[in-house]
Amino acid sequence: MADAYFSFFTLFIIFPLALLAFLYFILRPRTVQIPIKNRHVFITGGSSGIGLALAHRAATEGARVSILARSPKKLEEAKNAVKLNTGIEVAVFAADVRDYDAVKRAVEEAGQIDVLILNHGVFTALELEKMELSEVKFTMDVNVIGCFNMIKAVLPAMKIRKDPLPASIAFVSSQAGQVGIYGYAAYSASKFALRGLAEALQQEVIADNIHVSLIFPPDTDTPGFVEENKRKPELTKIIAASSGAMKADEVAQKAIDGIKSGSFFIPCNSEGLALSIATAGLSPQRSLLMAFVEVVAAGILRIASLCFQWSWYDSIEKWHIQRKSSPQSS
Ligand SMILES: NC(=O)C1=CN([C@@H]2O[C@H](COP(=O)(O)OP(=O)(O)OC[C@H]3O[C@@H](n4cnc5c(N)ncnc54)[C@H](OP(=O)(O)O)[C@@H]3O)[C@@H](O)[C@H]2O)C=CC1
Ligand SMILES: CCCCCCCCCCCCCCCC(=O)[C@@H](N)CO
Repeated sequence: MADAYFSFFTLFIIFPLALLAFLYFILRPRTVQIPIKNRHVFITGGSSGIGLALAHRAATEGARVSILARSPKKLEEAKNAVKLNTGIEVAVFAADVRDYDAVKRAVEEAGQIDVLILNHGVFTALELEKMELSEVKFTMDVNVIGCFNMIKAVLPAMKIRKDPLPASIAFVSSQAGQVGIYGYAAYSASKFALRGLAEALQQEVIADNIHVSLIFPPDTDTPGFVEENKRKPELTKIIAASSGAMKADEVAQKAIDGIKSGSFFIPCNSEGLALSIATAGLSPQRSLLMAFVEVVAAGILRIASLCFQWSWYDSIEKWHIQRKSSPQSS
C-alpha cells in the first residue's frame, strides 16, 4: 500500500514538478509580450480574406495599419471597408511581392515597421500530375520568394529601430504547412519552406529583439478559398475536413493574440493545437505549459497521427476503387 502510494506520488507529483522546473530553466527564447497599440503593423495580402480580417483586428486594437497587395482596386475597397468599420485610415501599397524593387519602394514609403505579417499567398489544389510546372513555380515564387523579398526589404530598418519595444515578423502558413495533403504538393512545399525560414530567421534576429511567429490556419472562408474550391480534388476536401473550417475573423483574432504573446507556433483551432504539438520537432517553444504538454503528450499524439494517416489512406484507397468501377468520374 505504502509502495503504491509512493509510486503514485513520484509519477504524478515529483516527476511533473521536476520536469516543469527543468523546462523552466532551459526554455529559450524567453517569453515576450509584443504590444500592437500605437505601433505600425504592415500586412501583405491585406486586401482580402485573412489579411483584410487582420487589418480590421489590428486597427480595432489601435495599431497604425498598412496593407500591401497587387490590385489597387481591391486595396481601395479594403481601405474603405476598414474605415467604415473602425473609423481608421489604413495606408495602402500596390506591389507584387515577387518584385523586390517595388516591395522596397513600398516599405520605404510606409516607414519603420514594428509588426510585419506575411499573409499574401496563392493556392491551387490539384494533383501534381495535372498541374503545370509554371503553376508550381508561381506558387513557390509568391509564397516563398515573396516572403524573402519582404523580409530583405523590411529587416534593415526594423533592426535599427529607435523603439525599445520588441518587434515581430509573422508568417501565415497553413495546416498544409504542417502535414502534406493530397492535392497540395506545390502549396504544402511552399508552406513547409516557411517553417525552415522562420526557424532559421528567429535565431538570426533574436539579438535584435525581433520575434518570429508561424500561423497555421485550417480551411478558412475567404474569397481565395471560394476560388480554390471550384476545382479542388474530392480527396483534398475529404482529408482537409479532418480539421474544422473557420471564419477569417476568428483566424485573425487567434493570429493577433499569438503575435502579441510572441508564440512561435500559432494554431487556430483545436485540431491545429493537436497538430502543432504533434509536429513540434525542434521548433522553439516559449510557453512552459506548452513545452510540458509537448513532452508528456508526444507518444500519444504520434498514435493519433498514425490513426489520421490510416483514415486518409483508407479514403484514398476507397476513392480509387470507386473510380475504377465508374471511370468517367475522374
Ligand atoms: N483560406 C484558406 O483556407 C487558408 C488560407 N491560408 C493562407 O492565408 C493567406 C491568405 O489567404 P486568403 O485570405 O484565403 O487569400 P485571398 O486569396 O482571399 O487573399 C490573398 C491576398 O494576397 C494578395 N496577393 C496574392 N498574390 C500576391 C502577390 N503576388 N503580391 C502581393 N499580394 C498578393 C491578394 O491581393 P492581390 O490579388 O490584389 O495581389 C490578397 O490580398 C495565404 O497565405 C493562404 O495560403 C492558410 C490556410 C487556409
Ligand atoms: C494528432 C494530429 C491531429 C491532426 C489533425 C489533422 C488535420 C489536418 C488537416 C489539414 C487541413 C489542411 C487545410 C489547408 C487549408 C489551406 O491552406 C487551403 N485552404 C489553402 O488556402
